[in-house]
Amino acid sequence: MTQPIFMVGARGAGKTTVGNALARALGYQFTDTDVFMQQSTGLSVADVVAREGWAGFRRRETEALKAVTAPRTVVATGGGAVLAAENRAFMRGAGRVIYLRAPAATLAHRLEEYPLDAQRPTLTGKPISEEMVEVLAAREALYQEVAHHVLDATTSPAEIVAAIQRLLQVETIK
Ligand SMILES: Nc1ncnc2c1ncn2[C@@H]1O[C@H](COP(=O)(O)OP(=O)(O)OP(=O)(O)O)[C@@H](O)[C@H]1O
Ligand SMILES: O=C(O)C1=C[C@@H](O)[C@@H](O)[C@H](O)C1
Ligand SMILES: [Mg+2]
Repeated sequence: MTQPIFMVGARGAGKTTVGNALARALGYQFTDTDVFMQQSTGLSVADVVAREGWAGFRRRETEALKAVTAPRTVVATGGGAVLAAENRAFMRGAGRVIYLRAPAATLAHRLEEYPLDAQRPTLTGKPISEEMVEVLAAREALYQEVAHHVLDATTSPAEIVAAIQRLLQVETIK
């Protein structure tokens, strides 16, 4: 298999952490749309949102997603990349899509431990635990719709990587 692998899920699900480890395990390149955008604009997510609003950020995210997509590459997407139908169709058409799924309380706990404010400006203005409940309610169906595989993201990164490798291996045997 040489198709790109897209990691989707909410903030704190581990798209960057697990995506990176998966790329190493597969001998693939690793890329992250948030990091790509930051490097190509010289601006943090918070800066882009302050200047251009979330609509401007989402337009740039779609461009970043297309720019980084290549064979033998694991792409960590931003948590909201699934909001655009264009992005969902693109990911499903271009490769395999993995949804890292975790309850709102787990996500909130991780984000409180490791806030990374410049990358994660508030989405709702609400406290983080409420925000994650709201975000998952709005997006769960979209994550499920775009995913080829849904993984429990509450186990260790190494266990998640092994589970993804098993699923991808089964696909190639089929
Ligand atoms: N499976 C896991 N078990 C425990 N902690 C984890 C796991 N996956 C990620 N983390 C931790 O949660 C935090 C967020 O992880 P990460 O940055 O990979 O999430 P993300 O999905 O890329 O978020 P974002 O959408 O904001 O980019 C980090 O501190 C990371 O170490
Ligand atoms: O869940 C979201 O909407 C976001 C998640 C992050 O990865 C960044 O892409 C940005 O902070 C938006
Ligand atoms: Mg990330």
